[in-house]
Amino acid sequence: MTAGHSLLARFAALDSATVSDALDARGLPPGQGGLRPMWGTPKVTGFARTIALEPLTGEHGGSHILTDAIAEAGPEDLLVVANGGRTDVSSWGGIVSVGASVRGVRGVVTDGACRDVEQARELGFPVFARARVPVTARGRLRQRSSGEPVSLGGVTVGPGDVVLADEGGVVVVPRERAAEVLEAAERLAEREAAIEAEVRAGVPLPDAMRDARLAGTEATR
Ligand SMILES: O=C([O-])CC(=O)C(=O)O
Ligand SMILES: [Mg+2]
Repeated sequence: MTAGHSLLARFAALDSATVSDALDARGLPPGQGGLRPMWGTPKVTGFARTIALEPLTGEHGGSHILTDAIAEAGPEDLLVVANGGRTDVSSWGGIVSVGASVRGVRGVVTDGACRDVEQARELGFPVFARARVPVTARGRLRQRSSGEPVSLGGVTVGPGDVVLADEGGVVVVPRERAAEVLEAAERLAEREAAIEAEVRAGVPLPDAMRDARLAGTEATR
């Protein structure tokens, strides 16, 4: 297992809420909602491979958007597509799901809409998006950049940043802070597990769930 794989596996044992709390405690942008799994309840972690889209003006006859980035992507990657939150046109589809699956890519988070959800579901390929829409990107969108920092709902995602997406939302952890945020999130998860165990054992909720023990307080940093 590579160091990257084991880092991602440790993040995968957590969830977006706990990692969001660890980001909050460091003054980093917390997680965000509104980006939902388009089928099922997958949880996915990966290193961001970024692509930015923009409206197409004029003619475009080349390769489909996203395809060059997907062709270079691999099994530790999670694609992050920036399309400014647009939901009137698809920024992800079924053939690109096939292409990404073939490369072993872990999934995609798109700040926009997707189509061909059935194909993604049949492939077991996780797609997180803001909406579903049947309208093709062809003739409507073009690729502005690949491998550059992008905005995901106003949060900057750089290539190689750690992204965790689950049914609760999406968190982005800057690569250079990943080890520190991971350790803090693991401590928070342990704390919460201890509180839950007390509640199950009959400790009254107001006693078990005190400020000093929860995220957002000095004790948890
Ligand atoms: O035309 C599009 O927007 C892309 C598409 O459906 C696919 O990848 O299958
Ligand atoms: Mg299609």
